This record gives sequence, structure tokens and C-alpha cells, in this order.
Amino acid sequence: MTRMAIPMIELDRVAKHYGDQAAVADVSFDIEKGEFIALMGPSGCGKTTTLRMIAGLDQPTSGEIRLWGRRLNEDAPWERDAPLVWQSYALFPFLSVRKNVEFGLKQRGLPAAERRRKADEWMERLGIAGFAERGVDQLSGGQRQRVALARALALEPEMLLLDEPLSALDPHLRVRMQSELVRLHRELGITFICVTHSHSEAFAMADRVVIMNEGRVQQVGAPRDIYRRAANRFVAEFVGGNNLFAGTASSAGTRLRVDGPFGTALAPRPAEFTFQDGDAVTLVVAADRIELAPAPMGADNEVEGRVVTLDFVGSSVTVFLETAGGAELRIQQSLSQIENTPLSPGQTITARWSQDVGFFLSS
Ligand SMILES: Nc1ncnc2c1ncn2[C@@H]1O[C@H](COP(=O)(O)OP(=O)(O)OP(=O)(O)O)[C@@H](O)[C@H]1O
Repeated sequence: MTRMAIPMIELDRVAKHYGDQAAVADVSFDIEKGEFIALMGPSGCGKTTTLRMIAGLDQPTSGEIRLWGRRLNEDAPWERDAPLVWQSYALFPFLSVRKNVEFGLKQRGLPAAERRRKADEWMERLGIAGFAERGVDQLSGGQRQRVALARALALEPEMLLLDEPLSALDPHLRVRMQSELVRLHRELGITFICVTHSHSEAFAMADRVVIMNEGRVQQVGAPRDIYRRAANRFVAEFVGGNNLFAGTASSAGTRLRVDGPFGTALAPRPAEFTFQDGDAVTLVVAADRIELAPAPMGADNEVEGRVVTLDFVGSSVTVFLETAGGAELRIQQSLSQIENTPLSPGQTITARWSQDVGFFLSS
């Protein structure tokens, strides 16, 4: 029974120092079998070092990495008998697609006939069977990415480690490969751990996202939960799409009132921490939870502002407003929502949102 409770991988207060610099300062999180985990954070936050330690390519300076409860720290990658495979985008340019896919199988000493059978199966599965005899230098970026995946998956790992797997692809192809990775993950039931600095990528693919900054975990959670409830200021800003309203708190029954350069807003009183009247607070309101109206109706949580700019991305539009007090608001709308009420820079408009949607940061 207890065995059931042990996660596949545990990182327990893991740190990695180079001289007096901490590439990873203190990282703890678990990975369950079959999960798709994304490690995300800005450049230099320690994502790749964390992945390399899981793979056994680097040893932690302190802390412990466990596979099914067994300490892995000192095991070299080839001793781990942990079925981890590092998906590398670097292919052998002078070898054919088939030879690239067979490479790891050959290293493992599989007989030629079996290598061929497995390579055929994976090339078929990834839609590259038609190029089997072609040199990989004659393939497009997306085709190469599929070869790299076939080469890793042919080894039938229980866990696949991916370091920025889609970074070499153009944006259009990247979105397509994202859904292919998700589909493969679902079909194969393999644990995927993927490092990325792109939140759209992490949030589109992963079951859970580990957000890191400066060598530390900032939040671990399902994409939706992280979007809707950032654990701290760093996450709220890093994931984007949030308004952070700084102001002064005052009690208003079950609500807390905030007054600041943006105006006045009410939001549920936080359960986990308390504020005194007059405390400086930051209220977070998601950009897609704010509506636009032509004029104020005299209700709470209404802010008038001047349209500064409109940012169109696909079928979504972010409207930037500036209030009389100098605060900036971002409001995310679908294209169809704003088609009926044309907006142009300079125009004054009212933003409003429910008292239930905002939450306060504790730090
Ligand atoms: N071998 C090393 N020797 C010294 N410092 C290192 C070494 N490897 C990484 N670092 C440092 O540790 C920090 C974390 O590096 P890491 O590559 O893990 O970051 P990252 O989050 O993957 O960044 P990026 O997105 O830019 O790849 C960086 O400041 C980096 O310069």
C-alpha cells in the first residue's frame, strides 16, 4: 500500500553549486508516473541544470533525487537502469533518418532485424517513414524534430526528458508539434519532463507546470490553477495576462477595499493572511476577467481609462488602458467581443469586473 504513495521521481531539497554560484538553490517537487511536467522559468533560472540532474548528467551538490523511493544521486546515467531518455535535437547529419532512429538501439546491442522493425514502427508512427533513407540534412525543421523524437521513443523509455524541444521550429510548426507531443504523451503513457522558457508552450502541453526563478521553485500546479491563482508576484507577472493593482487596504465587511492609482476595487478578503487598514497591498485581476463598457454605471469595480493601444494576437485582443491616476490596465477580449464596439487609441472607456475574481498577493 505504501508503495502506491511513492511518486516516480522525487526531488528533495536539491541544490547544484558551481563555485559560490547556485545554478539550483533549493528545488523540491514530485513527478507521478505518466505525467507531462513542464519546467518553466526565465533564462538562467536553473531549468536545464534540474533536468540534467534528473538525467544523471550532473550530480546535485546537496539534496536527493529518488526514483521510486531509491536514491539516484551517485548513479551515472547508464547505471540508473532508470528508463530515462534524453531527447536531443542534435541528429547525426551524415546518417539517414533510419540510421539516426536506430542509433540508440544499436548502442544497446539490439540485433539488426529487431532494430529495423522498431525503427520502422516509430518512423511510421511519427509520419517520417517516407524519408527513411534520406539524409537528415535534407529534412525540414519539423521533420528533424520527428526524427529526434522517433530516435528517443524507439528506446521505449518510461520517462522522456526534453530540453526546449520546439525552440528550433518556426511559430506555426511549433504549435503543431505541441499538439503532436500532447497526443504522443497521451497515447504512450510515458512520463514527459520538458524544459521550456515559453509559458504558452508549457501551459498548452503540461499536466503540471513547475515555475522556477533564481534556482528556486516558485509554484507547482496545473496550468489553469497557476493562471487563476499565482502564488506570488513573480508568478503573477511571469505568466502574463494579469493586472497587478497596488494600493492601500481598508476593510469592507467580507471584502477588502483597495484604493490606488487605478481607482477603487473590492475583492474577497484573503483567508490565509490578514491585512490591517492602511497596509500596502497588491490585488491581482486576470485580464480576461475584465469587461469593457462604453460608460460607468456607478457600480463597484469600475475604472475609467483612455485606450493606449490594442494588441491583436490571433483571435484575441489585449486592450491597454491608462487611468487618470496613471495606472495601466490590460483587458483581454476575443476579437468577436470587440467587433461590435470598435475601439481606437485615445478613446475613454470603462473597465469593470466582478468583486469575486480578484485575489491578493501575500508578498
Ligand atoms: N557548468 C556550469 N558552470 C558554471 N555555471 C553554470 C554551469 N551550468 C549552468 N551554470 C549557471 O547556472 C545558472 C542556471 O543555468 P541553467 O542552464 O540551468 O538555466 P536555464 O534556466 O536552463 O537557462 P536557459 O533558459 O538560458 O537555458 C546560470 O546562471 C548558468 O550560467
